[in-house]
Amino acid sequence: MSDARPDHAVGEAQPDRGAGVDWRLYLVTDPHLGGGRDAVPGIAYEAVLGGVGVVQVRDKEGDDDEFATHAVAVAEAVARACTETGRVVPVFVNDRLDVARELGLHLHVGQRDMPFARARAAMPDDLMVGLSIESDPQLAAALAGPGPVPDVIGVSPVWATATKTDTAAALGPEGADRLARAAHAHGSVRGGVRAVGIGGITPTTAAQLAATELDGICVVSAIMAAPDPRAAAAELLERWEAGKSLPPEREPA
Ligand SMILES: Cc1ncc(COP(=O)(O)OP(=O)(O)O)c(N)n1
Ligand SMILES: Cc1ncsc1CCOP(=O)(O)O
Ligand SMILES: [Mg+2]
Repeated sequence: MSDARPDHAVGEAQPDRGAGVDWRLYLVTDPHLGGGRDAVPGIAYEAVLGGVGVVQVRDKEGDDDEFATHAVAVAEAVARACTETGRVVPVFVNDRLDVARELGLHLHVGQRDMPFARARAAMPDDLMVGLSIESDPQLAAALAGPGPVPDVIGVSPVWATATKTDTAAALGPEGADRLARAAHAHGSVRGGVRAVGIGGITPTTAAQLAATELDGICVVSAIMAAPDPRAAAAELLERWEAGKSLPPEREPA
């Protein structure tokens, strides 16, 4: 599983919105695992200080107004952490297109939420739209064109997880690697379509994914349920980086 990236200089037709984003560690929030909605902004703040480079606000309950109030609080906490660290951390909204548009945040949708083309067409051109991908045919369809492609795919799930049980079958590291390679090889975005893995990722399993072509790991419980979210984020990133520096086919002891 090499790091080689294709050269996309020829044929690109879509802005490379994911350029400059640190995709290595992506946090998806969950009010239940975090101890309630009010606790989530503080966890997101700590997580960014620990090294999280992307945050998605996910809350399956409440109406759009409640969600929007919550998303603003999380985005403000992320902005505070960015001011303190000098980093730029994009914030995505899970599922809710109207809230993403209203707040000017990025959007992540799944296969059963709405057609990707509809989401992309409704979002401002400068904002990213991510899409969950659970299989090779889903990815082929997402990249088939002629329309825009996702800025990032959530390769889902890598492993089965108690956090979300209504998922497709687990892809495993090999399936995640295959999908990430296909996404990167897509020629209509200069850097290729970014790919993060989600589902069952812990400090122990993170290193296994470092050998894949994924751009990063995406977690819910490993940070939201951690007693110290900043330390949890730092450990995940450290394990990911440690896995990257190993020769192929080896994992840390
Ligand atoms: C980055 C990322 N990848 C996958 C998902 C899962 O999206 P979806 O399948 O729509 O499930 P819900 O999260 O909406 O329950 C994600 N949220 N983020
Ligand atoms: C939102 C989502 N989509 C696929 S798996 C998942 C949950 C991942 O949670 P965890 O990181 O706790 O396994
Ligand atoms: Mg969804």
